[in-house]
Parts: sequence; C-alpha cells; structure tokens
Amino acid sequence: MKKFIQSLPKVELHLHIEGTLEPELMLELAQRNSINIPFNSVDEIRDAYNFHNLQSFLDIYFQGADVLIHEQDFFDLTWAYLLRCQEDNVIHTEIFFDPQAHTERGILFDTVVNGIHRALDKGISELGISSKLIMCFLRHLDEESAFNTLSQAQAHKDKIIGVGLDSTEIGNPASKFERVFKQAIEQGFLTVAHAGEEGPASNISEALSLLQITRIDHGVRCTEDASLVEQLIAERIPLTVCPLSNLKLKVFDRMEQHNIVGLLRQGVCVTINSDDPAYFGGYMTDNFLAVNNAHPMNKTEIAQFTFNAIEASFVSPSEQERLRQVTQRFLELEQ
Ligand SMILES: Nc1ncnc2[nH]cnc12
Ligand SMILES: [Zn+2]
Repeated sequence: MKKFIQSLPKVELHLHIEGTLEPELMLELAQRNSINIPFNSVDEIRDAYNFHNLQSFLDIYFQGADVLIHEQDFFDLTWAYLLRCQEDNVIHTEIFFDPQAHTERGILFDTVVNGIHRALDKGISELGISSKLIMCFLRHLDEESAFNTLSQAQAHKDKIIGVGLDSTEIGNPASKFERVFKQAIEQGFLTVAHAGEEGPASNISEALSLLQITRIDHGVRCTEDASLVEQLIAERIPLTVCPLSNLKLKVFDRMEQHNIVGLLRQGVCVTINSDDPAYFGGYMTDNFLAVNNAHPMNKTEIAQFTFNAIEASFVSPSEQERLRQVTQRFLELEQ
C-alpha cells in the first residue's frame, strides 16, 4: 500500500506556506538576512519542536517566520514546498499565507504576495502543479488589523482567491471577524476558517453560520455533536483535516484515536493535509501513510480522500473534472 499511497495523485487544501520553512532554509535565510535566531544548528531547531498545544507551536512558528524578509525569500520558501509536492505527486495545492505575520514586522504586503505568486507561476509552468492562494487573518489580532489587511489585498485580487482565519482559536471567536468576512464575501473572496481544532464543536457551527464559510479547516471536534456531523454530511461541507498536526499538537494522543477514517466511512467530505509540514514531521504522503498505518484502508477508500479534495477545491468545474479523470485513470490501472 505504501507504493500506492506514494504515487496516488493528491490535492492539498490546508497548508500554511510559513509552516513549510525547513530548519536548513531557516538557518540559511537567518544568515543571508543577518537575523538573530536562538538556534545554531538544524538539530537545535528540531529539538525545539516539542509542542504541548497549539499556542506552544504558534510561538515557534511566528519566530521562524521572522527570517523571511525579501521577495526572494518568499519565492525560495514556496519553491521548496512545490518541489516537495512534486515528490509526493501533489497535482493541485491551495496555500495559506499569514500577511499580518509579516506586515506587523514592517514587510510590505506586496513583497510577500509577489514572492509566493512568482513561485506558484513557475510551479504550474515547470512542474504542472496548479495552485490557489488564500490569505488568512490572524485571529489573535483585532478586527481593525484584519480590515486593514483586507484593504491591502485589493491590489492583488487576481492572485488571491479567498480569505481564511487561523492562529489562536480559544478566546478568539468567529464573531470577532463576522464583519470582515461579510465585506470579503461582498468583494468576491471565497471563505474558509480554522475551527474545531482545539475549540469545541460549537466553534464549527458558529463559523458556518457567522462567517458563511464553504469549508472548515480541521473541524475534527465535530464528532462531539452528532447533529453537526449530520449537517456536514447532508450539506457536503468539507473538512480539511491534518492528521500529523493533530498528533503533534495533542488534539489526539495516538493516531489510533483519530476520527478521520470513521468520518470518511460515515460519508463526511474529509480530506488529508499537512498543515505545517516542516514543524509536524511530514508532508502529504507521510500524512496518508500515518493514517493508513493506524486505520488500514482499501485503495478505493484511500483514493476517496483525493476525490473529496477535488470536490472541495476552489478550481473551476472543468478543472475539477480534469483532476478527477487523472485520479480515476490512476485508480483503474492500480485495481
Ligand atoms: N494548525 C494551525 N492552527 C491554527 N493556526 C495555524 N497557523 C498555522 N498552523 C495553524
Ligand atoms: Zn492550519
């Protein structure tokens, strides 16, 4: 099954580009940009990746992002991720970035978007990997900062398809961003939000009703509310689940306790994603393998994660059909 999982066409829908910053590139950029970081080696950096919850990870994640200064840095970061996508047979990816993590440090919004976008352009032309870009608001910052970020995105509407919501879930309810999301929708942005990762199932219901989002990032705590799970199934509301992330951040203690395969078998539109692979020890193939090791599946079930991700993606119906055909042809040859 390992070879099947490795070569299966995959679609990633939950990936923070800042979370793909590998220790080697972090050290290289720190040196290149003369930024002081509290680490002297790759081993020292990896040793610091012992998280006990979401916040302990976010502290390290924002500190890591401080080495990103120039457009070329954002290009290098994104290009390195796309090369990993190629290894894992990721054929389409929808990438988050956190503009406020950079603009708060005095980096221009344009610098960030232009660097990422240039790499994504090269990704389609040289690697055949298609992509979309989604900007996330940091939920620990205030509404005014989010509105300000939305206004900076106006000049880049051709490059940014949607808005999302990430960072500290507990204590920062969806209601804080209801007006920002309303304006983003009026401006034509698609919407997603992290919910039900650390916070309870009611955070998912609240995000759905207040932010009018079309898919939920994480959402694994939905199983605490049976009527919510019914709603997710009936309305085909996708969950972008990140199994290795959930283990590292102690959402589940062991992969055997993870509910993703149970949700798949119940008919929820669940997908497998890597979230912040440089910090959580695995990209797409690693996440699929970890799930299958703990919850053995047949080939049809494993491929369903790709079909679900295609359905949940923000590409056009004709592009969805093309991605489906690529995956279907692969599956038929493998059966
Ligand atoms: N797993 C996660 N949850 C919330 N915010 C994040 N930012 C990056 N990764 C995140
Ligand atoms: Zn995330």
